[in-house]
Amino acid sequence: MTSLAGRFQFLADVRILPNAEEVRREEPDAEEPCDVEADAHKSSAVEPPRLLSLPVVRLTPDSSARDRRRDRGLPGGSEIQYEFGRSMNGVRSAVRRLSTCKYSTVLEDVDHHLARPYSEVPGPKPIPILGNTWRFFPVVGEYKIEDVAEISKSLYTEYGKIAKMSGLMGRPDLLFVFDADEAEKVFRSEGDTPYRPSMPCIVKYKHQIRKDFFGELPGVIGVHGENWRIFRTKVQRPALQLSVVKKYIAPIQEVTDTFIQRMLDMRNTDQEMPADFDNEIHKWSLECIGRVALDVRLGCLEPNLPENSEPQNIIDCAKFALRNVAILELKAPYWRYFPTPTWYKYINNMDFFREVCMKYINKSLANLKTKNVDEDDLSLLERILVKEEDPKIACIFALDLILVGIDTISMATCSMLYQLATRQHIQETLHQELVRVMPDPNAPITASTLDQMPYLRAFIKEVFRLYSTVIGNGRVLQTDMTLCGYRVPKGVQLVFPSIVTGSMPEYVSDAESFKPERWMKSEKGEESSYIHPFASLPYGYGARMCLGRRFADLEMQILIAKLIRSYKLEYLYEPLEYKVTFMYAPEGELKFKMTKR
Ligand code: HEM
Repeated sequence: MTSLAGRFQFLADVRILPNAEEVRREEPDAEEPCDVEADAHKSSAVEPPRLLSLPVVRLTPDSSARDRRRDRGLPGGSEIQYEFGRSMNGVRSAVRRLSTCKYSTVLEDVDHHLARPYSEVPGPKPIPILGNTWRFFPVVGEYKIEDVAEISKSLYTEYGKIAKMSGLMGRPDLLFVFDADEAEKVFRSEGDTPYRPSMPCIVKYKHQIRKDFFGELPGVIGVHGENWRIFRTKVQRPALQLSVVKKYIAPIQEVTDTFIQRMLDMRNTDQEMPADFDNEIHKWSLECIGRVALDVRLGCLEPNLPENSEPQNIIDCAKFALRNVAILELKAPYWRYFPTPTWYKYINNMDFFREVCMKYINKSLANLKTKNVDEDDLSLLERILVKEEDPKIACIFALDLILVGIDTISMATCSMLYQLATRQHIQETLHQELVRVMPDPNAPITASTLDQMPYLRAFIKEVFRLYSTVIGNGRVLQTDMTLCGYRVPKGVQLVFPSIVTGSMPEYVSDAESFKPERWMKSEKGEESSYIHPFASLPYGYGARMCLGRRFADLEMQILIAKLIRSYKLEYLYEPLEYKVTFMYAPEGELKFKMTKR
């Protein structure tokens, strides 16, 4: 759910840069203050090498640190000098032996001095005036928006683990980093207010066009710094609390039962779904998000909706957003300089969603006044309304959930169903698990039933690994950093394309194979294969991680479990290609054949 920016060695041994926990594990005296390190950090102790001319690092403990280390029988009490020419490993182990704290900071410092300048990062060359934006122009441009996933793959093939796309009209450089270790380094070192460069049109809508409504706390999407942190703190707990999420098992199931009945009704004589079945999945996800964010059934799954009815308008607006936000975000952003028809339509759309949210939030507020408030019984929305004086907080939050919680989940679901329909043996294994856990297909799903479906959870993770719905994540660097051997200045937009790293053999064993089992522990409790924890991050990482992830998993699990328990899904046409229409999903007619088991 991010924009392109929000989605893309010279040191062959970057892997050995450990995080603070690892260092603490290795160094028994890690808690002790360490003068050596403090000193080393000053330029006198770690002499920043003048590149090429003096490739040497000298680490000199001061006398008191040396005495303390000697008293404790630790090595490293004397000066050590390493030549960079020999190996970075040597430098690292020197630092490790001498210092006991902020070890990674010292290394970062050493790496930084050694690193090459940012200007030397490889990447496609910008042309005058149009920069690299022309590459996205129809006809002449070599890249199409739908091909963003392919672009990131080809950047990796052509330039290696780091590639710079500079000269993009109206936006800063994008720095693609295809290195899970470097992703780990960035994510683990981001502070309390990570900056995800997302959705410039939402930013403009919230911060300029409707600033009077959004004010100082405009939500989490397109918001950064303290204002983001304050807002997130207000909503994070209920949104991620398991006990709250579990309350939605029954309501999501009710929506899903209606949807499956609708699927049965729309089958043609060959028992196939209509060509625009993805639109139907979209309606299911709208109905789910209405239940989660606004406590209502929006009515999007009703057959034969009249033109101009509220649910039909909601469906149309969501469809517009799906088709056009990518164009506004990724193509040359003319709308930033003069309003275009698409931009006007976008504003109207957002205003409409805002009104819908406010309408249902006022209803919920009125209901609450007539209710005895027992916190345990409250919904997500009610919890926020009870806690916050200003109902606008609940409205803005609901709007954020709607903005990012429709396309993500519906495109992910299209992808999941397509993978099931085209991998019959996987579907069969899943079916067996479902029969075991749900002997009566009509019995309601509970939290305990879901807990007993490890293969289903693993299947979802495996689809995300190989066909990452959000093709990557992004961060704006908030301090200078060395990445893949280059000095990257703060302010650069980093892109971590998990669509590429998720299938790199150095991060995932047997990377090309589709194997849900890799996510499951064997009977002996062992992991069945290696996967770098930062290679595939479908919901992002850290303080800014997806706020709807528990709901997203719940919705997909319930739909897949209900469907595959009772029906067989097939896809009997030529394979579909995956494309980016903002999200990464199979493009084409999802005419699944659905037969009773
Ligand atoms: C399969 C579906 C989904 C995927 C793959 C997905 C993925 C993501 C990713 C990658 C991020 C960025 C995280 C980061 O910066 O580290 C994100 C953020 C977010 N997601 Fe999701 N998401 C999904 C569904 C949902 C749903 C259903 C909702 C709402 C109910 C939702 C609400 C949010 C919100 C509010 C944020 C912004 C968090 C912040 O910036 O503080 N997502 N999501």
